Order: sequence, then structure tokens, then C-alpha cells
Amino acid sequence: MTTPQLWTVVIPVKRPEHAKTRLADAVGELRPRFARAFAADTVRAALDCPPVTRVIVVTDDAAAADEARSLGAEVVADAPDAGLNAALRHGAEAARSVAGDAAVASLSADLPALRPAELERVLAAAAQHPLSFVADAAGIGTTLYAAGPGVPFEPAFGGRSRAAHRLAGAVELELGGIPSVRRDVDTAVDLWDARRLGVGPRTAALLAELDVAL
Ligand SMILES: Nc1nc2c(ncn2[C@@H]2O[C@H](COP(=O)(O)OP(=O)(O)OP(=O)(O)O)[C@@H](O)[C@H]2O)c(=O)[nH]1
Ligand SMILES: C=C(OP(=O)(O)O)C(=O)O
Repeated sequence: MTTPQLWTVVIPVKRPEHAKTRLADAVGELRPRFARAFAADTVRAALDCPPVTRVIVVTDDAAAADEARSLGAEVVADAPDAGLNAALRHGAEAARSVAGDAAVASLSADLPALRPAELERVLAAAAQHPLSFVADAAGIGTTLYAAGPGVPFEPAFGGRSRAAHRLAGAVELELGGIPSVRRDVDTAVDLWDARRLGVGPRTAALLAELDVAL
């Protein structure tokens, strides 16, 4: 049996006061807290995934950073302050400054239903390709982008990133049975769908608070 590929996972977390704006109508003043809860549940699930040896969170938000550290992740500041792709490249550089041949996968921080077992299947598939990605549930964007050992990490998030990643030569991982890896939450409909899949503890607690408030 061959040894499974080990991974460093990079998770970018935007400052919550500017994040998840499309959720504002549904959750009102709870929006920044939802953004942090999604991130915490994503980080927890990634850390619980056996082939993941390190999780590096890229953020300038002190509360998200503290929570990520308390869960067992490392944190680097969003030093480039130049948007998502720059933040991700910065996280990958941090990973490879310690281990030059690290396999690096980025995950969106808005995957509150993420299941470690589904992520493990995705990472096993990603290990078969130099560059790969998973499309989001809508089929337009990307939730995971992965570069194997020694492969330049050059993400192209933003807008129609599924097409952009394909054009750049990354292989789309078209596995069935990975809804939790694909279910990013941008809108109220996405949030209800994540709840149907089963969200992590931080998002579940906040949804309970929202139910009381409604
Ligand atoms: N560190 C960092 N993370 C970012 C940045 N921009 C986006 N992200 C993260 O990238 C992921 C995908 O971002 P989006 O889904 O566009 O999230 P968003 O901007 O909060 O959502 P909307 O306001 O609805 O567009 C989330 O994990 C965000 O926290 C950035 O400039 N820096
Ligand atoms: C930035 C992206 O995500 P979202 O659709 O969540 O904004 C993307 O998928 O490239």
C-alpha cells in the first residue's frame, strides 16, 4: 500500500465586517458572526481530516485568528492586502517556507457543513494530479484548489473561477458524494442548504440564535 499524500490546507478569512454581504438580508446584524462561525467550522473540519497535517489561516481579523489558533491552526496575517488570490499565495508561501515540497490545498472559509471524510476523499483524488480543483455547488466558482509537491500554486479565484482553473490546466475533481466540500454559503438559500446537510457546532449555535430572534 502506498503512503497517502499529506497536505497543508490554506484557509483565507476576509475581515468579517466586509464579508458575506449577500447574507445581510437573511441574517441582519449577525452577518459578521456568521462569517466567523463558517470559518471556525471549516477550520475544525479541515483539522479533523487525517491527511491534513497543517492548516494555515490567512486573516487580519483578530477574533477569527484567535479562534483558529485555539482549534489548532496556524495563522498568518493577510500581509499582501490585495484580495483573495494574493492572500492564498501568501498562505502557500508560508507553508512552503517551512516545507518546500509541501502539497498545498486552499479551501474557502465558507463551508460550514464540511465533513472531514469527504475532504479526505477529495484530497486522495487531488494527489493524482499536479493541479486540481473542486467546483462549488453552483458550478460557477471553486471551493478547493490544490497543487501537489513542487507544483506552483497559482489560484484564479473570483467570478467564474471554475472555468478559469480549467483553462489554467487544473483538473476538475468530479467525484460524487462530496456535497459538503462543494456547499459554499453566499446566500440565504445556500445557508438553508448547508443546514440540511448538517453544519458544524459554531454555525449550528448561531442558527439556533437566529431562530430565536426571528
Ligand atoms: N484573507 C482574505 N480572504 C479573503 C479575501 N477575499 C475573500 N476572502 C475569503 O475567500 C473566500 C471566498 O470569498 P467570498 O465567497 O467571495 O466571500 P465574501 O467576499 O465574504 O462574500 P460576499 O460579500 O457575499 O461576496 C472566503 O473564505 C473569504 O473569507 C481577502 O481579500 N483576504
Ligand atoms: C471567489 C469565489 O467564490 P464566491 O462565488 O463565493 O464569491 C470563487 O469561487 O472564485
